Amino acid sequence: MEGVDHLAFERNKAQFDVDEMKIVWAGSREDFELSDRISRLVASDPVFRKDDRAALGRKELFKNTLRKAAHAWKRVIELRLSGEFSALEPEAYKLRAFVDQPAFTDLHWGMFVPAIQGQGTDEQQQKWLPLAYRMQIIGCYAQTELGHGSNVQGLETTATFDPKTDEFVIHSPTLTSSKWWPGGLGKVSTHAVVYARLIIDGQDYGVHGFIVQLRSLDDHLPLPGITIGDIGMKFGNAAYNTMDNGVLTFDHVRIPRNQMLMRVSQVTREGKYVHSNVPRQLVYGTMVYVRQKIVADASVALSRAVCIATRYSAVRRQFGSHNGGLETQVIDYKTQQSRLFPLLASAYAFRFVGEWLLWLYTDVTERLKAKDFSTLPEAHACTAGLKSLTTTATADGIEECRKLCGGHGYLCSSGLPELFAVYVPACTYEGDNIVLLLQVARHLVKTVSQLSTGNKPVGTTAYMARLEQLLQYHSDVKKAEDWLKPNVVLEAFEARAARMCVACAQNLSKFSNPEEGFQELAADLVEAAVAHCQLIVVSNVYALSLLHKHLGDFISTGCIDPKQGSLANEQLRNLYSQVRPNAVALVDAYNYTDHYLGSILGRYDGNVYPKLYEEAWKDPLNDSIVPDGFKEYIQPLLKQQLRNARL
Ligand SMILES: CCCCCCCCCC/C=C\CCCCCCCCCC(=O)SCCNC(=O)CCNC(=O)[C@H](O)C(C)(C)COP(=O)(O)OP(=O)(O)OC[C@H]1O[C@@H](n2cnc3c(N)ncnc32)[C@H](O)[C@@H]1OP(=O)(O)O
Ligand SMILES: Cc1cc2nc3c(=O)[nH]c(=O)nc-3n(C[C@H](O)[C@H](O)[C@H](O)COP(=O)(O)OP(=O)(O)OC[C@H]3O[C@@H](n4cnc5c(N)ncnc54)[C@H](O)[C@@H]3O)c2cc1C
Repeated sequence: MEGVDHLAFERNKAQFDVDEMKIVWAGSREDFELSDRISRLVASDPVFRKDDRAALGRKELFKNTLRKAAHAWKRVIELRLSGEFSALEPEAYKLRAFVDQPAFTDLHWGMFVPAIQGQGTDEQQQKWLPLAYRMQIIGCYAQTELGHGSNVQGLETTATFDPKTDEFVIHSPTLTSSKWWPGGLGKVSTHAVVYARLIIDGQDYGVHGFIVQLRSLDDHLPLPGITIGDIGMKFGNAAYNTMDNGVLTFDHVRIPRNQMLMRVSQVTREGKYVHSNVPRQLVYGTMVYVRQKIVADASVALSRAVCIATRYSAVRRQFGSHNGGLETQVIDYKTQQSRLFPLLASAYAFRFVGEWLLWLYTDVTERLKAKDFSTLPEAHACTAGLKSLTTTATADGIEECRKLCGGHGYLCSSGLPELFAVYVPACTYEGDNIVLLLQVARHLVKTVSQLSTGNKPVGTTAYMARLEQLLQYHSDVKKAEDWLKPNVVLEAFEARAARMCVACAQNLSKFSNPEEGFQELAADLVEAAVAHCQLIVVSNVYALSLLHKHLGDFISTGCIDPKQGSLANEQLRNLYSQVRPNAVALVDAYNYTDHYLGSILGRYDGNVYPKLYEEAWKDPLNDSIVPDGFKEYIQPLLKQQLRNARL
């Protein structure tokens, strides 16, 4: 049977309506129609071709990115995909997503514009946003330095107020203060939001954001006192090398006072520092926004990998042929199912948790407008924790999908190596995942310690209010089907998270210096934070596979006993059998075009082998039958062997 038939057969097995599921995945019928239209539009546009990417050198790749970004912007305008004011609209965002190539525009729209929106005064917004919305200036987010990334308070760039001229002097006092990493900075951005220590009259007021022009709007040369370049090739071939991550130093560069972003705090003409009645953490607001976006995107990256691995696993056959019959589809191996199906479930779970986080983010934004800052710590903990959880699981999941595709998964034409290389920095950028989990742990420990003062925990920590009950809890699961009851699963996860948090809090209390205790117990704290974040995401299959994976936590905290652990495993196997006939249909529901998937193994028609064979011949090495270098390097060897043989 040919691959084409395999997938048609698989599709016929589905026990649910794929078209309905497409709408569930998209969020609504309108969203589905929009995604469908835009993905087809991108797929049919030759400028957005991407199958030649792996063979391009850095310069060609970068120029090709500039071309695509310019074309994308042209299409956004022609098709009126941007709203009245900005391209931060779902339509434009979707176009960017389906173009599927990181570019400076991500940082312009994703961080520069939101930084001004969130931290600029009304006046500053009126001045800068129209220019940014029309892309008459292009901006980036210049926070990280060579010496400090995670420790934002450790940044060294200075912005010293000069009362004589009513200006700030932006300066890089050391090598380690060089801005290092900002995307879009290296070759494109004309402006940046630069994070620097505010110094007034010798006093250090900590890190603040400043709008700084970097390059001339006429000839694109760096302005006086500014040195900029690209930081060099990154992991993977094409992958994130479409982006010009940059290095930047300032030599006493002067900017007007009104270019400090002054929504959170201001510097007056007289050089007085005034802090508004808002938490200073709002300076970190852009990071919260982007972390929420990253969570929403995790399901997209994971679902692409899962779609490729699922379709290919249905096409691929190894072993098990009897009397000359067909061999077994590798998707029928229980080990393949136990590795693949939890990822399939995770992609769906992350899709829904992304929607929930968007709701939470929208809610906190509305509250902030009304000067209600009460949910800010919860929003920070959730965005930080879920960013960490979902990006770690997605990066690991993409790599697992590569392995699930055997040798062919290692070919660039499988789409998986590039997907992994583009995705994996998400575990580091916008906050290193461990550093972010430690932020969640601080929030949890604080919540536990405040219980005794009568503070009622809210939001995702509300379960802690039932601490006594959760500390007494022992699962009453008696048979495998009991694990199908959502409440049974949820309670086990709540009890495990609560017990791990309480254990950390108790151990911390043994240290006279809490900071020292926090450093010493960091590994346990990270695990407690993971348990809490997993609790936010749990759903049936996903929850049970997690429970199985972290069985040690559940047993050692006394939430369940080993027998109940094996029942969970038994139930998991039942669930895999139920998922099996639906697997291909579940990944079809993502509605990805072949262009977007960019994978021969994941082709919709399953026609894998002929296309793999065809693709191999397109490699530049196959342009000639005898390779360049044969005469210089191969022939002499062969002749030498001949001589040796004669000797
Ligand atoms: C052409 C067509 C166009 C089409 C349109 C295209 C549209 C595209 C749109 C794209 C949109 C989005 C995509 C964006 C893609 C971006 C790609 C990513 C690029 C990556 C960018 C970066 O990496 S930027 C740099 C990020 N850096 C970090 O994340 C640094 C990490 N470190 C920190 O966050 C913090 O410093 C720290 C939290 C780790 C340290 O905190 P610490 O406690 O040590 O210090 P503080 O004293 O500062 O904090 C103390 C208290 O503050 C609380 N806190 C900390 N952070 C926050 C926060 N963010 N919000 C709220 N509260 C916070 C902390 O909990 C402490 O609280 P208390 O305990 O109560 O005191
Ligand atoms: C592709 C990419 C794009 C980027 N784009 C931008 C951008 O546009 N703008 C920008 O400003 N920045 C950008 N960055 C920088 C990025 O935000 C930082 O690299 C990131 O925040 C991690 O910080 P770091 O490099 O200082 O890591 P480090 O903090 O040096 O981490 C190194 C190791 O130390 C550990 N560690 C650090 N602190 C602690 C602690 N307190 N406790 C326990 N362990 C700890 C970490 O877990 C990690 O294992 C980008 C980075 C990448 C890779």
